[in-house]
Formats: sequence, structure tokens, C-alpha cells
Amino acid sequence: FGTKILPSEYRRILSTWSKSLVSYFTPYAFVEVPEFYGAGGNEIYDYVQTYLSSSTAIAAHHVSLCRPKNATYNTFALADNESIHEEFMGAQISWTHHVSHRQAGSNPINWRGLPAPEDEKRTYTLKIRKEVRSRVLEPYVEHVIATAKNFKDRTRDRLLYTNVRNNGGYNKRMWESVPFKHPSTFDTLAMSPELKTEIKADLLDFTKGEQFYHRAGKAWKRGYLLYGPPGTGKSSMIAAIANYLQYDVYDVELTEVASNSELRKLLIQTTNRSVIVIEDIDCSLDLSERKKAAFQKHTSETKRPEAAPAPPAMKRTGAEDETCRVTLSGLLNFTDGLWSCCGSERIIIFTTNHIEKLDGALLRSGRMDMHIHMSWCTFPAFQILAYNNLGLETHALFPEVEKAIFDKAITPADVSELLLKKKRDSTAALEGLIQVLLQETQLVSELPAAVNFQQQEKYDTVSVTADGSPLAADESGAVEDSKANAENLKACLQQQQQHYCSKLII
Ligand SMILES: Nc1ncnc2c1ncn2[C@@H]1O[C@H](COP(=O)(O)OP(=O)(O)OP(=O)(O)O)[C@@H](O)[C@H]1O
Ligand SMILES: [Mg+2]
Repeated sequence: FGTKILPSEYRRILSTWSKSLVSYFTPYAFVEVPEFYGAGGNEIYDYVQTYLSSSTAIAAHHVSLCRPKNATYNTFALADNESIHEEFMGAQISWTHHVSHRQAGSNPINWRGLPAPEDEKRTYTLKIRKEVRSRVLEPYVEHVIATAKNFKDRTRDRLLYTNVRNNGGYNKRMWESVPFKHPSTFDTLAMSPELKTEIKADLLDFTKGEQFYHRAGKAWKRGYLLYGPPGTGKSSMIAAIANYLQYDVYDVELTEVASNSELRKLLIQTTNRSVIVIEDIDCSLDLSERKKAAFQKHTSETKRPEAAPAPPAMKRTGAEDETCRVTLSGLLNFTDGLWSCCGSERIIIFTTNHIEKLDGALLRSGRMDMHIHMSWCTFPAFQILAYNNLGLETHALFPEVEKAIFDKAITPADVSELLLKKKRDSTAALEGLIQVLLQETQLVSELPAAVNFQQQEKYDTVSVTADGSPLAADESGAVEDSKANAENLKACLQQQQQHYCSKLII
């Protein structure tokens, strides 16, 4: 009836008045905790959700019971529009989970990383008597957060997030998640035991280092660069690190990021105590701006109409310029610019198969705290793989494997596969491995092909292999393939490798 007679403006005024009147006379104060706040999610909402799903809080109340796909744990949640009451410091507190319709057009992701129905607006409302509010509210909120954190640590699956393209909508979460269940640990990683111990010690130091970082005026984060051939365990190492620290993992797909500012937004939406990963950094984008500039300069100067066609990496960059505008400086800001300090306890990991393709700015000392070379399978690494795959701690053929594997360019992934082929017959598996190893080529050098990063400008347009010969024109397109140049570079490389190795922490 009222809606037909009263114009909407009057109705709005009346409703505001009536609300003020009720709030004046009601003995209760209300605190609303919406699911979204500003441009992102509301952390307090997540804490309240977790708090209320802890078994003590949900006892004897109307709850929904769910288990997200692939999760290990059941999750209780306060059912929509239900209330729950509890006592804290002698005060009665009640929570109501209000679910109402939101305007269509936004599609947020809920607290478990699942898409929320488009038209729902979710809010927890806390009700407390006005006279106890100032005494009880603050300690109560602290209690909720502490209990939720504790409950999360005990029961929650850790999550693996990946970024989704943001189409500019408001209130959008930019990460999708699934439970993280990678089984890799430092025990199963096949690599030098000393290196493992060193990395574990570094990680422990980091987790206990809050005061150190604070005192030193540094952001509480640590960067690792993992490099080495495919199949040497870089991704397995990331999983092992995350499992060791019990952190969530954010896997950044750079090709899905439209701009530097989007990269920043992604960073803001990551949680503390997490590992942020950018895999295959040399392939995700052409991050070598200086190389690109040198290439463009070179081609315009030489004005060779018959000049070699643009190398694939350059072409790809050109095509992606329209959609993908993350630049090297954007990435550097992501890792150690002002915005990188927006959270704490973060591990940032880059991986690459071609360290020599990375820009010197990314490798400069202090940028990535530790450079970890994941290399070919050595005998100690083989022993771990033999235990993982065949359950063998020792075997009569081990000495032969040790001899055959020395200095061979075989990856742990290949060794694993060979062992698994005959996993029911360990002797046959080891014999098969020895046979393959004897055919494998001897390694020229364990060292990565690397140029001196401090003098990189000098060699910007040239890539070299470990033996000093120029690579195919995959980066510069303008490599002068002269023998003298190769000789020159070879000499430089030898010097540089020495310099480089002494610079590496590992
Ligand atoms: N060091 C290692 N220890 C244990 N397993 C390994 C190791 N390296 C490789 N593997 C096995 O080989 C497979 C591939 O390894 P992984 O994906 O970690 O290699 P990667 O270095 O990340 O390769 P890519 O450069 O292609 O991404 C994994 O399933 C893993 O089980
Ligand atoms: Mg990998």
C-alpha cells in the first residue's frame, strides 16, 4: 500500500528515520562484517567464517556442512540467515549470517576460493549490548582472529592459487584456488644433501627472522631463483619449500596479467605466509628490456632489408604488447618495490631453464637472495630416487651406478622414469639405468652458461653456450657469428663463470 502512495524519496527518508529511532531505543549495538571491502576481499570476514566453523562455535546450531572438491577436511559454516549465540567475558554476543541479493555484474570468489553466486551479498552481523561494547568488543575481535588462525593452521588445507584475468570489475578476487597437495618434500627431493641442509636452514632463519628484518629496515620476504635444465626438480623444490613452511602457494601466470598495475593488485591480494611463484620467467614474457632495446637499435642501424626475421621471442612480445604489458621494471617493483612490502613473510621464487637469458637487473646481487642451481643427477641424488622409487637403501649394483653416473647429463626426472619402468625388479631397473648411463654423453662442465651480469650491456645481443660458441639467433637476431667473436666470448665466459660462481651464494 505504502509503495503505491508514497514516492520513493519519502519512503527512503522514513526508513532512515525509523532505523535511527530503533537504534536509539534498542539496547544493542551491531557490527557488520561484509564479505568484500573496497576493491578486494575482507580478511575479517574470512576470520569470522573460520571462527564460526570451529567445532566449539558451531555446536548444536544450524550449520551447513561442505567439503570443497579435492579438499581433505569437512567445513562447517553457519547456514544462511542463521544466528549463533555465545558468551565472552560475561557478555552475550550473537552472530547472524545475512545473505541478501547483490546487484548483478560482479562475480566474487568466496572464502574457500569457490565462485560465489552472482547475486549474493554476504555479511556477518555481530550483536552486542551497548553498555558492554567498549569493554568487550576489542578483546573479542582479537579472540576471534587468534582462534581462527589457530583453527586454520590445524585443520585447513593449504591452497594453491592461480591468477585469473581481471576484466576491471569491482569487488573481484583475482585468484582462484584449489587445495595444495603436492607430495614433494625435502626428504623426497633428489639433490645434494648439503645444498638441501643449507636451503632448509635459510628457510628456518627466514621464518624466525621477523625482528631481524624489522631491525634491518627490510621487508620480511626472501627471493629465490631456481635455475637448471628441465626435469631437475625446480617445481618439486617449490612444493617442498611450501610443504616445509606450511605456506600457501600463489602461482603467477604472467601471460594472464594485463599490466604492471594488475600485477600490483595481484600482489596486494596475496596473504601473508605464502610462496609467490613465477615459473619459467624467461618464457612467460620477454623481460630482457635492454636486450630488446639493443636489438631494435641494432636492426635500425644496420638497415639490412634481408636481416634475419625477428626471433620468436621478439615476435611474441610484439604480439603480446596489445594484451600483456608487464615490463621488467613492473616485475622488479613486484619483487622489491614499495608495494612488495604490503604483506609479510613472503617467499618469492622465480624459475628458469635459461639463466643466461635473464636480464642482469633481475640477477643483480640483493634482488634474489639465493640463486639455486638445480643440476644433473649425481650419485647422492640417485640414492634418494632409488629409495623413493624402488624402496632401496643399498644394492650390489650401486657402486656401478656411482661410476656410470659421474658427470653425466641425465636429469633426476629421467632417472626416476627409468627406475619406475621396472619397479617390480630392482636389479633389472638398475641394470637398465646403468646401460642408459653408459650411453649418455659426458658433461663438458657443470657450470651454467652465464655472462657477466654486471657487464651485460656489453654482451647484450649475444648468447653463448657453455663451450663459448654463440647460440642460434634466438634472442638478438643479430648475432655476429664470427669465429673471432666466439673465441673472444669464450675467454670472457671463462673469466665470468669464475666471477659468477664466486658471487653465487650456492
Ligand atoms: N630433484 C628431484 N628430486 C625428486 N624428483 C625429481 C627431481 N627432479 C625431477 N624429479 C621428478 O621429475 C618430475 C619433473 O620434475 P619437476 O617438474 O620438478 O622439474 P622442473 O625442473 O620443474 O622441470 P621444468 O623446467 O620442465 O619445469 C617430477 O615429477 C619429479 O618427480
Ligand atoms: Mg617446473
